[in-house]
Amino acid sequence: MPLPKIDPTGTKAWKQLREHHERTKNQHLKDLFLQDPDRAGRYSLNWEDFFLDYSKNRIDNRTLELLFELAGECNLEAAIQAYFGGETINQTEGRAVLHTALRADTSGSLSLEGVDILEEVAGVKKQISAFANSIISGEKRGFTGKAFTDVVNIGIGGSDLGPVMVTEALAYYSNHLNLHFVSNVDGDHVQEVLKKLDPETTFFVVVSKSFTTQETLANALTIKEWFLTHAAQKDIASHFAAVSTNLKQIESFGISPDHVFPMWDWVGGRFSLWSAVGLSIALAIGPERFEDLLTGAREMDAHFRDTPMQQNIPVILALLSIWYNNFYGAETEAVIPYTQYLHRLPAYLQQGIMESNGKYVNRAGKPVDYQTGTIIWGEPGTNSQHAFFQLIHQGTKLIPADFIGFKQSLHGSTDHHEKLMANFFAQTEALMQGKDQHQVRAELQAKGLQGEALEQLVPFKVFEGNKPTNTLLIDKLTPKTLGALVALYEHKIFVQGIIWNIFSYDQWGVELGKELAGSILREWADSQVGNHDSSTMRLLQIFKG
Ligand SMILES: O=P(O)(O)OC[C@H]1O[C@](O)(CO)[C@@H](O)[C@@H]1O
Repeated sequence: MPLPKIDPTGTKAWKQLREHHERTKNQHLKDLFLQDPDRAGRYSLNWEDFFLDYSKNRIDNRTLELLFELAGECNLEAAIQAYFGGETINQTEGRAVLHTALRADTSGSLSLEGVDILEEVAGVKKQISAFANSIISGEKRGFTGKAFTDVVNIGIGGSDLGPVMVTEALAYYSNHLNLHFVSNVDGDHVQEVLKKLDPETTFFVVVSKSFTTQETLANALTIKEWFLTHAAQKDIASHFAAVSTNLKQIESFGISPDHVFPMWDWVGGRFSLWSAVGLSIALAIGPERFEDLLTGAREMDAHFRDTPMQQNIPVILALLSIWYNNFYGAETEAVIPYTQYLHRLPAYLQQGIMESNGKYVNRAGKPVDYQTGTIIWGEPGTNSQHAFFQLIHQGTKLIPADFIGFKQSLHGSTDHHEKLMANFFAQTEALMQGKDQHQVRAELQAKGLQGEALEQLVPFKVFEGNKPTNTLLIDKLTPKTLGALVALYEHKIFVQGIIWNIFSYDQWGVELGKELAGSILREWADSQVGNHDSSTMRLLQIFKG
């Protein structure tokens, strides 16, 4: 069954949300907290190791009621069934969207075009596990008989961002293997990585769903050439593996068939870290912990699929984001993890969220007249506090933010962790409360200032507050909680795409630039001058001299 084509702005709930926004937009969160002593209890949820506090949002019971009605009118529940059931919800590419199957309990079955895909998933998981163990244990060795010490993941976009984000996030759990990532076609990237490597003890994993991506093929060839200056052609078999849906292309690269890991077209690149695309993750943390990552995601899948909207974390976060994006006109959202380990999470989510929901055409093929995909950005706290928090606190833009923190520190350092978490709690409190002119005056007077000197300073020191945040407080950063966290955002993307009436699982918008880069390269190869606009023409002339 195709996804419904419901214009969200035509729903009853949308109209009511507009009116409700008009009525409530000037309310201050500080007052909402004063009026309702139970606000924090009312707008928070406990699920497994997660505690979500969404009380510091500019909402009341009616806002939530209407947002849930909006989801209902957009047939969210039926869409969730279609998503998990393997319906062709990626309609423009004629594919199902089944990253959830990659972490499903494989003792069951899920048939797609007559094939039990869970059986296939289980087979590839076994292959990943055996391969990772043989490299980690030193059973598989390099061409001179030495055990591997380094692994290089060669891929870009979804074939890089997930593995790099997770291996960084779970560095605490990693083994002796040093992980490296080469993604950019900029030769400086690959050359800087190669400088650190010993060909005798380095294993390379080429990851590309299509195996046609310019960047990945260029980097893989450069690395192969470098490798062959130290080793023989036959040694490629013991130093390279590949992950792809395009098995033919891999053969021509010279990779040994038992080092080829399949993936499937029902897994989108940006949702693929759970598949063999996560091979470098399994190598870095071992297959058991990779399995824990999948378990966390599976538990979040079950929560999302089976929990009523009112207690459903991904649904609530998605609806709150729609509230700010479509009614308050907020254009961006910040994601601020309070752990250095998650420093690549915002970059990872940028692809997940912006490549999925950056669409201006609805499911009926018509331009939308409302905002879709939010712009995502962020950096870990506390570094971000000393960088861009000024603008969130006192700038002119409304920037809703997700604060992600952990109760326990992995290194058991209470001193650092308490300092970190004091900042974590203080920031959301400050963003919500602000500081009014009376408080500012009192503070300045206490410092001995008075008269004009005091009054001149007051406006600069006032914080309006009323800045919305979600707080996700998780027990501990583990493979399992990370898996659940990533799956949470995947489902948030899904819910928003359904309500915005767009297709979240294609990415046609990245093609034009690729095509034009290809034309320019062909023109250069043929020493021809192409047909470009005058600006591009001049730039090309300056570049070529
Ligand atoms: O895995 P591949 O096929 O090399 O693609 C890499 C990336 O390129 C894109 O197709 C577009 O940038 C992403 O969706 C994908 O993750």
